[in-house]
Amino acid sequence: MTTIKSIYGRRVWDSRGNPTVEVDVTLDNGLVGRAIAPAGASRGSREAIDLRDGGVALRGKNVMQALDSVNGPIAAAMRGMEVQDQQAIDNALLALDSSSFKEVLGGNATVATSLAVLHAAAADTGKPLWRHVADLYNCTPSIPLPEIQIFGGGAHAGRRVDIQDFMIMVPGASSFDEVMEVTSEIYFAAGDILASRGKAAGVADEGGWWPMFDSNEEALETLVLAIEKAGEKPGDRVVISLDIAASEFAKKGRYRLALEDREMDSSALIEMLGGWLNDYPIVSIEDPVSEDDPEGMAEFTRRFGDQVQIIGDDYLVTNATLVEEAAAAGACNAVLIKVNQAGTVSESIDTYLAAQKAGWGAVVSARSGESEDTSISHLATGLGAGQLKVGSFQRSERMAKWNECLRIQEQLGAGSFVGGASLRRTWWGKQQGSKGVW
Ligand SMILES: O=C(O)[C@@H](CO)OP(=O)(O)O
Ligand SMILES: [Mg+2]
Repeated sequence: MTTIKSIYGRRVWDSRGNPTVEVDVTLDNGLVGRAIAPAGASRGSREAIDLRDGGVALRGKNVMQALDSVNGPIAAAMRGMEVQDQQAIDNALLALDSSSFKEVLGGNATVATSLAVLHAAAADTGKPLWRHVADLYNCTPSIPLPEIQIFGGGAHAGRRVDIQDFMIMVPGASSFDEVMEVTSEIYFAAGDILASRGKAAGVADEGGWWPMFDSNEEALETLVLAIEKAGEKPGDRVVISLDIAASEFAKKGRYRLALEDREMDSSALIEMLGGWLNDYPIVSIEDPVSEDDPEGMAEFTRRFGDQVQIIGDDYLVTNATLVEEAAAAGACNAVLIKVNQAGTVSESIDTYLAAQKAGWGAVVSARSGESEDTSISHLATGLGAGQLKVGSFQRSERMAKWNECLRIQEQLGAGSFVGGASLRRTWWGKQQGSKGVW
């Protein structure tokens, strides 16, 4: 039995220049596990609280209270605990904070601690983290299919474009390296198109281009053009994935696309998105309606759920109960897994298992505020979740995660890349099925 000797929280800085929480877990045998809390910008209202100090210093974003949680009650409770019992560790965190959204300790304090314990436990067994996760949760590991952002919008790019993430997936690739190669070509083709039209404003929070489009649909048209310019046939090996992040432009049951100066109700939004599904090779769509529009989500899923992957992010906030309720209501067919939305590893796994039970897909995801921490590459692989969403190129906090997948792929061996299997039930998957791929 290996026990926790000490826990130490320090202030570090994330990719947006905001302070965040890093936790070191030191074991009685001297081994150390470390993790850093990420932070979202387009947050669901029901996710674990990212505890910030308020006041004028650091624009109210300091994390000294969250660090006090780590170095005070959390460190005291964890000392002497068995590091391999992740569930007991996470239960102890919940016992210290029984509030709905971890507002006592701070979700940033709990997530960094919970993940750091997971790392320490892996170090204790001498296994890479992905293998520890696979063994702990009895999963078959596989290298995930990435969703990589080409254009950033919404809360990640000054709300210049209303829709948040315009991404591509390469489900027809046979390895992770091939995905990166194809995506890199498309990324630069997209940049060239923007530059030649005078529409490039730099890169957004997750590394995708920050475009100055005149409509949201212009992003889709340009994305298709970029795919073609890179020598690919849209819908063949390469497909499109969107995060609408509709809660960000929803107000009192109405949706306002500021870029186009248009306002609509839920059914008009569903109609508009349905038109896009018809006109562009979109295989996955996240938060098509707002977190407060369950009828809209069920309606969207009823109409398009047999063609595309419909992911709940703000809508489900990595919460097992919300997944169960949504599945019963026929809303969504996949969940985004963000460990800091739940606040602990165990609650995130519960959500993943609830999604599996419902026959849903799962996408492990980064936040828009990130760091060099690569835990999610290991989680996605160890669980065999199928997909990983991390943002784009030109930002090293994203590249750290993509590159970690390349290293893991070497350890796990050829044939460990899951490819487009998780898209089997979409129009793309059915097309592959008719070609005899599965
Ligand atoms: O909405 C999302 O899926 C994430 C990542 O793109 O953004 P944020 O971390 O800002 O919530
Ligand atoms: Mg999202």
